[in-house]
Amino acid sequence: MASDSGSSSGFLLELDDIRAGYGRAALVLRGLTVRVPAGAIVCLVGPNGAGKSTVLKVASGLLTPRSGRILVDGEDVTGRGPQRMLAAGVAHVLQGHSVFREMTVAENVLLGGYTLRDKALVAERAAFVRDLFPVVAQRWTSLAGLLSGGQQKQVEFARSLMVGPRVVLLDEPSMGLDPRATGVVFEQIVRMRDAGTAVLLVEQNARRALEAADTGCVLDLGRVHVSGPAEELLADSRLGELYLGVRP
Ligand SMILES: Nc1ncnc2c1ncn2[C@@H]1O[C@H](COP(=O)(O)OP(=O)(O)OP(=O)(O)O)[C@@H](O)[C@H]1O
Repeated sequence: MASDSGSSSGFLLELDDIRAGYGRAALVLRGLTVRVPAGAIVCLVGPNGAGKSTVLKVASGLLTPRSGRILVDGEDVTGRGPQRMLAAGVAHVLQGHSVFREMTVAENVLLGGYTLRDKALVAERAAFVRDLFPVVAQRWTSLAGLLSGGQQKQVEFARSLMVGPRVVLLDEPSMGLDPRATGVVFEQIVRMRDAGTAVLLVEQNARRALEAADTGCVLDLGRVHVSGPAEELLADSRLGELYLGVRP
């Protein structure tokens, strides 16, 4: 379903030297560079207030950077708003729960495809997400409000995939979930990646997220402080102590 070509640089999404902030307040991002290869999970970790959610807002067009460039598949898309970023292939799953509880799982998922005119494409994508997220298929006609938090998160993932994005931005997908549900949600994130959608992920639960990710970026003071293969970050005791809640 999703393109896995990537640009000539090999990156699907590039945030290059981004400076961004809110109103007249001090900058939150101060020269941040993050690159997401096609078919990869990239995870941003860092202390509270480091600007992780702000990175996703810049990437999805919710917040226009003061300077720097955003590239999707090599094309400069800096300054485009959320709708045009979605059209460019960037979908944003916001923090917290956003399912419509009084609507069925099917209605929630199909809302994600409301901009699509081609009914056959909608049916094809609905079949794809039902296959990818078994709980979505099993609970298709249930009211979404009756599902557990982890199941609702999967409905949100399924809804975001209906537009056929190239990269999905996930903000704290494990928020409010118990460890078992968190495990299932991360398994599903890996399945999304394996099915061809790149993922840029922000997580408080840094250790669990890095276990699922290919690349990790540690944010501090509005920049990427360290980045590299997720398993190397996990093995770095100094980083573990500072950012991952691991005591030496
Ligand atoms: N809408 C907003 N208006 C003004 N300031 C904001 C807004 N959203 C975030 N900020 C500020 O930007 C800074 C970075 O916030 P952000 O939510 O990006 O950090 P974070 O790393 O995701 O934090 P957390 O882990 O606590 O979610 C914080 O100082 C925050 O107060």
